[in-house]
Amino acid sequence: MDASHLGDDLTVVLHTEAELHARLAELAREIEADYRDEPPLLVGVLKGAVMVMADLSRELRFHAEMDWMAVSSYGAGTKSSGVVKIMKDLDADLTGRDVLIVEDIIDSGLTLSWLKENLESRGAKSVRICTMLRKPEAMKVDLEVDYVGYDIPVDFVVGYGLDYAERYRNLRDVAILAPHVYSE
Ligand SMILES: O=P(O)(O)OC[C@H]1O[C@H](OP(=O)(O)OP(=O)(O)O)[C@H](O)[C@@H]1O
Ligand code: HPA
Repeated sequence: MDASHLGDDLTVVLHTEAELHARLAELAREIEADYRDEPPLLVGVLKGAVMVMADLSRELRFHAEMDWMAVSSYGAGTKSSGVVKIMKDLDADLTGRDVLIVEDIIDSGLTLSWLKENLESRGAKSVRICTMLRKPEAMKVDLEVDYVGYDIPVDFVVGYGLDYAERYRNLRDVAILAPHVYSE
């Protein structure tokens, strides 16, 4: 779906589909170089990371094993509750594995900070993070992020997997959601 189908729900398109794809190709080259010896297990965080995982994994020039987790800290609102719940756990055993978490967005950083520690505690050899978007000014914790697509402002954004109340995930671009949509 393109932004033109959404009337006045969006204020600004921040990154087009073409920009997102081009940036993912650059990140893929960095990832390939950093994991020359052994490809990492890609861990996607449902549901938002589905688009990033699909596009990043197809850019990578190695066999990309994927696994999925679902964690939730947002519910149906626009603010992180800070309480992370595992809704679906991984199938893979992480012992001795290099793990690359694939995410759509780091906002407060609370979800990923919790998840990184959780995966490290399962005996992974290394845990790195790749995120399409990050809001540096919203971060509440000190979190090292290894691969970042774009840093964006603090506004609530949707598209490319990101939702508001389960809507807008299939928008191709990343755009700022008009405040009237969530204050209605
Ligand atoms: O840095 P934080 O403030 O913790 O926010 C980031 C988290 O919020 C989003 O997930 P959400 O809980 O909305 O679930 P979803 O992926 O199913 O949309 C996103 O995918 C991250 O997991
Ligand atoms: O800006 C956002 N949009 C959608 N989901 C999110 N989860 C954290 N931040 C956001």
